[in-house]
Amino acid sequence: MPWVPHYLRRGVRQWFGATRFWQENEFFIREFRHFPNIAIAAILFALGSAAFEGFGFGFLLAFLQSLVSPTLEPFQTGMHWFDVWILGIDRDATERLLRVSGLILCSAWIRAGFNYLTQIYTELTQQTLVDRLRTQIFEQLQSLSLSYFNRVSSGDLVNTLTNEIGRLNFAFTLIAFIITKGLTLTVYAVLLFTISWQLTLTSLVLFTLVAVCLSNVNERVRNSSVDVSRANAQFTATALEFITGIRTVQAFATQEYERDRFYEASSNIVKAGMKAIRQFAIVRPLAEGLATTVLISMIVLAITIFVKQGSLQTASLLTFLFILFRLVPAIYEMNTSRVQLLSATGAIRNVRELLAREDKPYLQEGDRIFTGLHQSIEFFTVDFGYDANHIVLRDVSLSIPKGKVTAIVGGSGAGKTTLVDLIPRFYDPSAGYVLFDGKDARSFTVKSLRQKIAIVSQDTFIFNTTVRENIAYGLTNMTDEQIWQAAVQANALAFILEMPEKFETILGDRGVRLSGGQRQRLAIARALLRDPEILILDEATSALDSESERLIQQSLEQLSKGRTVITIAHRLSTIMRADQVVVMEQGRLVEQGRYQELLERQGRLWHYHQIQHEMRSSEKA
Ligand SMILES: Nc1ncnc2c1ncn2[C@@H]1O[C@H](COP(=O)(O)OP(=O)(O)OP(=O)(O)O)[C@@H](O)[C@H]1O
Repeated sequence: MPWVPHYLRRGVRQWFGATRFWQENEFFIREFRHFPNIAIAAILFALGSAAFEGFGFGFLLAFLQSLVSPTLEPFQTGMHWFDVWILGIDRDATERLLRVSGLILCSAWIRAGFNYLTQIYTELTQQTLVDRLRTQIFEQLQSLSLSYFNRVSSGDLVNTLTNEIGRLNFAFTLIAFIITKGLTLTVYAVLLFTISWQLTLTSLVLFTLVAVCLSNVNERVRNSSVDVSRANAQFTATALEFITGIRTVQAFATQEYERDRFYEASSNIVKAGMKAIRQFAIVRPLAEGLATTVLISMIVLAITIFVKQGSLQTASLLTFLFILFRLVPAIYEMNTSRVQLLSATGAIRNVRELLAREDKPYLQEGDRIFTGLHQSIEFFTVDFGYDANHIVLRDVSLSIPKGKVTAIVGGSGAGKTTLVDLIPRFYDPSAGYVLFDGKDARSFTVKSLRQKIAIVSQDTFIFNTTVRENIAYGLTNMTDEQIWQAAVQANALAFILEMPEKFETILGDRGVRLSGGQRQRLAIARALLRDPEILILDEATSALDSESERLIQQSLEQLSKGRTVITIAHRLSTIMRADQVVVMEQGRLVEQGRYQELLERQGRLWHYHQIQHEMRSSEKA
């Protein structure tokens, strides 16, 4: 249609493009099927409220008629019993006026009751929906592979779970408002049609034009909302990094640098927010101005044509205008809500993207239950890369026998941690297999496999709860005696008893109140209590004092007894008694054998041995 101006065509497209909303939000609208009763109750109460609003206006028409033209035939509903018994059409004008006043009052109170119930049930629907979305995000995060967490920022995730869910909550309030207002508007429309279909059609055409004009402005609001979401996510990420990395910030005296980053992130929110509000603020005055213009045009039209012709009674015109006066603010309130809803688009998109399944890495679940290791864990021609272009493990074949200690040695970045991370299936190989007694690790359920494995490393996570709960983490049926025994064997009892509340002492965020050695001994106690069959030890890289090292070594020996142990060793002194030593370089396995054998071969292990020997000699000197 080339004769239609460009802006008008765009407006029409955008107005009807509102249906895109239903496609974009299908993911959470479908959630309602899980609690249909609450949602249906909310809609029924809203319908009740709208219906009584309608009755109110009907009675108003009757009231005005009795007031303005008492001699004319009184207003009738067509239901004989109602017209006679309730409206009292056979009574005089004053009595009819009083009866109708009473009916208007009753309608108003019943409507108020329905409004109250609508609010309660809408809030209930909203809270249930948001609760479901939060738990779905949690389930989604639980089922994702670690590689997903490597590539997204934790700030973004926290932001989606808190801010964006909050904005989505607000979006739902708006949807509920639009639905309830929509119902009221439908009742208004029916009443208006009954009074004068000509005037109603004219208003409809004029209001559609207003809506089309407003759609252009609405689109800009939608775009600026995405910027607000982005600025919020950036800010949360910056704040989170500053808090979690506070030790590094202080150690490097980078407070100025962090301050600049923080201030910038904060002022970006202000800028994005101001841009959005500038777009948003224009909507309401514009809508009001346009709507008032339409309204005045309607009054002039009605008086000059219909009333003069006598096709409309004064009481009907007054009621028509009264409803129109109620209708106009309701329309721009609805439009404001629609625009506010557009401003939540960014948040809704973020939640939808986080819940989408197509673009995310999941761990493939097997259906076998891993009941225990009988012979060995085998790496068979394993390749692995965190991304397709960067191979970290190349053609690794290795046998880890049951009940023996296998030590992995190699330079920094050689791939030791990556190799052991394939055992509990933190990642799966890009090529080749990890086999448990000849069966592919992927054929077991992840839970049954991980229940048989424990990992002890220096960066074991300490939760902000008591010592007792940290040791028994995830195990609910442990007795005090068992926890005490684990602490004894891990050489942790002495320092726990020195704490103010002993086993009940709260350890602070990430265990900041513990030394590196203490943290590791708690990790050992935690592993002891789980009684794992397969034990993965990632030895501390930072130097511990010799007393602490001796205690840890002792407790590790306790822990290793009778288990299949894979240990990443940085100090060669700790692995002399290992059953086999594996040396890795640049993702390849370059040497394998007993410690003494490898030394005698004078290969890579001998080389590392020499370096550590020289370092110790120079330290002593
Ligand atoms: N989460 C990750 N995402 C991407 N690349 C990673 C990740 N973790 C490790 N890498 C890369 O993989 C390679 C091997 O790392 P890995 O941590 O396995 O080595 P390592 O032998 O354990 O080193 P170190 O003794 O220093 O801990 C390195 O090049 C490292 O940059």
